[in-house]
Amino acid sequence: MAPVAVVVGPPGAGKTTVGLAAAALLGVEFADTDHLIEVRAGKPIPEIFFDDGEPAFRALERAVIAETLGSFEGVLALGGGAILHEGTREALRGHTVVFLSVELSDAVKRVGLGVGRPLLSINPRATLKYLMEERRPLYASVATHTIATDAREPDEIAAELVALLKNAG
Ligand SMILES: Nc1ncnc2c1ncn2[C@@H]1O[C@H](COP(=O)(O)OP(=O)(O)OP(=O)(O)O)[C@@H](O)[C@H]1O
Ligand SMILES: O=C(O)C1=C[C@@H](O)[C@@H](O)[C@H](O)C1
Ligand SMILES: [Mg+2]
Repeated sequence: MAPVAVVVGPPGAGKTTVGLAAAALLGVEFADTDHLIEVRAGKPIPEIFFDDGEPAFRALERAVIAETLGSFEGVLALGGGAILHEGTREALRGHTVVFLSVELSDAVKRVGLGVGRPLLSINPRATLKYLMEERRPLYASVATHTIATDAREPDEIAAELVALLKNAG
């Protein structure tokens, strides 16, 4: 058992929005590890960061991803920082992994003031710039496919994702 596609990318890439739309087009389930973590912790992500700290969030994230990769058959969106962990990058090998890329200007517009995204609560633009530069090679290293999302509508991106899965299969 494996996800039909795992979606990665920085905050604001549209992993949740596009992943959900692609799952609907494919007629499969959608899951988002950020949401699964919230269910498991019994509280929203900002509260996990605030109460327990980022290392506790990352530990929960690693565990949820390891379990889900082996048990979920729909479209799976990962949190923006999931690929920071080497073990997670290794676990993604052999999976169909779609990197939704986005340039800083569109990402900034999409995340706005960073509400609900604890890492972006102070100076979202500068933080996002730094995070995206640091992580771009990591997203690229796990990706089997990359889709540029700038100046494109989520439905169009979801249709491209579905088309590339069909061509790959
Ligand atoms: N292609 C797009 N064009 C315009 N707006 C978009 C696009 N994709 C997503 N958005 C909007 O940008 C915001 C962030 O999208 P979304 O939550 O799907 O990103 P994400 O990659 O899941 O981020 P995170 O890593 O924080 O979970 C949402 O308000 C969404 O409606
Ligand atoms: O970019 C990140 O490190 C994060 C992105 C979100 O998806 C959440 O997983 C969390 O807010 C951390
Ligand atoms: Mg998301």
